[in-house]
Amino acid sequence: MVAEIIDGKAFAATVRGHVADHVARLKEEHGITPGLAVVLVGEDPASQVYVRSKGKQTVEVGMNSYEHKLSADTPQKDLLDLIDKLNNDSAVHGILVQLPLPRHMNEDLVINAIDPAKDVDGFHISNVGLLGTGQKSMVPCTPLGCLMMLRDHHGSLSGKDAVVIGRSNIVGKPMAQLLLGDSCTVTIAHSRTKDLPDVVRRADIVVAAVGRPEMVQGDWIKEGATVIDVGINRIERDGKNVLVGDVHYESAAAVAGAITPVPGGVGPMTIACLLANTLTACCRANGLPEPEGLTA
Ligand SMILES: Nc1nc(=O)c2c([nH]1)NC[C@@H]1CN(c3ccc(C(=O)N[C@@H](CCC(=O)O)C(=O)O)cc3)C=[N+]21
Repeated sequence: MVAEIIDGKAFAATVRGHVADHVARLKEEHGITPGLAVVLVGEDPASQVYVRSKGKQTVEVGMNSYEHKLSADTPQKDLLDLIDKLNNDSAVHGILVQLPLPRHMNEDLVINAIDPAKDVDGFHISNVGLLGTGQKSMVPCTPLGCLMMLRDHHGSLSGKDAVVIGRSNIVGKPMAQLLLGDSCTVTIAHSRTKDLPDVVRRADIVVAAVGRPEMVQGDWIKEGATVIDVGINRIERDGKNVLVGDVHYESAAAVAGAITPVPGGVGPMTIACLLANTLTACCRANGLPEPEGLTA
């Protein structure tokens, strides 16, 4: 079997197109322009690249982008004051504080200072609780993007065996909740799981989010399974810097039914879902109907 490649880059462009259409209508019919504020603390070069890319795509879909760059030694109090200002700014519908934060800051405290209605990352404890109980919430962008690709590929996910490898609050846990919400039988595997290859071999759907380059091997994959690779690992190969996922792509693509590449898979969908969440937050804030197909 040669796997179908799930083209996240193309899918993300389609999602951004839907977002742009809806944004244009909001402007025309209601005079509202959604706004996204992105806060970056410190000068991490990779983070700067992501933030620039987010800002560019935000403007491309017709939204307002507000970037706030703070130096690495900014007191936590100053960041909390900025968040408070953004919470009370009616032009800002979404707030994203780029993670990780410098070590002198308490990430949980900072994230939970964001108005849950503007928490487009879906990391606030209120949104985590709402998702876990099946209530309307803001859903974390990476798992939402994975869910959109899976629904697009399979139609219904009902009854499928899904194995999520990784138990982070950002990807693994919310991914498991979303799959459960779509009636999958869900297993969350992690670094202490016994016989991980055997657990993965049961899966119709594998979501790899462990942060270990090429850990998931082709002979762990059931024939015809769908493989979603969340990993983005920069490694050196033959003297060159290359980007690889958490899945050994070549061997997995030889047995899987469908697979997402890295780059060009989950990554672009994450940013598209950030824009979708900002639009959703804007519609909710104004009591307007939400876009269809862009939420969980
Ligand atoms: N509060 C917060 N929310 C985030 O969503 C968040 C964050 N902090 N901190 C950093 C990570 C990282 N992240 C990525 C988004 C898109 C790509 C992406 O589009 N990647 C491209 C290519 C990347 C490349 O070439 O370097 C791809 O996979 O095809 C990658 C990584 C969001 N993050």
